[in-house]
Amino acid sequence: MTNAALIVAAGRGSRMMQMTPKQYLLLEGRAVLWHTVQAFLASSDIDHVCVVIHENDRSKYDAAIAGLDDPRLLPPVQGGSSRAASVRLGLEGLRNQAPANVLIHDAARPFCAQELIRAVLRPLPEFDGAFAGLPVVDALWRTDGSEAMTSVSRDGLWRAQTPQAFRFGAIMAAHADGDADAADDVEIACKAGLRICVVEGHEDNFKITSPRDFERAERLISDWTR
Ligand SMILES: Nc1ccn([C@@H]2O[C@H](COP(=O)(O)OP(=O)(O)OP(=O)(O)O)[C@@H](O)[C@H]2O)c(=O)n1
Ligand SMILES: C[C@](O)(CO)[C@H](O)COP(=O)(O)O
Repeated sequence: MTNAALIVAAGRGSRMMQMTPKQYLLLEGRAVLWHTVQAFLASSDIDHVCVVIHENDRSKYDAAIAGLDDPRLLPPVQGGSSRAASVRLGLEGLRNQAPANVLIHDAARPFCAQELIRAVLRPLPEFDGAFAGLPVVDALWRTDGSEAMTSVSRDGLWRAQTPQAFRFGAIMAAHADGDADAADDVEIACKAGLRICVVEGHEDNFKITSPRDFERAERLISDWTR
């Protein structure tokens, strides 16, 4: 049974407010994307790694992955205008490999541990998919932006992370009819009627979204061991 990792890296990182998309910013001298790809290549559970990139980023990609000479790293695939479109194009790019399972992961989450890769694969094939998440522990409030309106129950609420692992054929079929604005692949899978399991993620596996997240990544990288 083969497992592929699909790393989506075609976003523009507008909330980072930098000229260079965040996945190509450097952490300890290597691109964020290098660290993310390396996390999956370091896993003996992963047979193929495919990165989805923006059409303007080929030279940035080539520079970013320099040194990752591993036959499991496939040529990059060009992404689309939404995350869901990029995932769909990436899945099509993996069709020739016909993996049993695919782990879809954000390039902007460079701190993905080996144990988390194993953990999202474990519930398959009993489930159609499994994703990393963290239970909400804070009180939740709906506000109008400045003033508290109503409290919201946190019972059963989880914050979704990636990786999100699926049986390849099932997520391909779900994406064919999927919503281009879906927040993540679990949303697309659940709308298609797939059964998806949540497994405990990790606070270190945060998504670099804002400049403050990048500062956090700069602090974490020196301690990070895979
Ligand atoms: N059209 C898109 C949009 C996003 N992504 C990827 O999806 C992941 C999660 O998206 P997000 O953090 O929202 O990234 P950006 O879209 O780059 O950021 P922003 O929304 O701030 O522009 C990132 O690794 C990003 O590169 C992608 O491959 N294709
Ligand atoms: C897929 C995701 O990382 C799950 O948390 C997230 O939804 C994608 O990022 P965005 O900030 O919602 O675009």
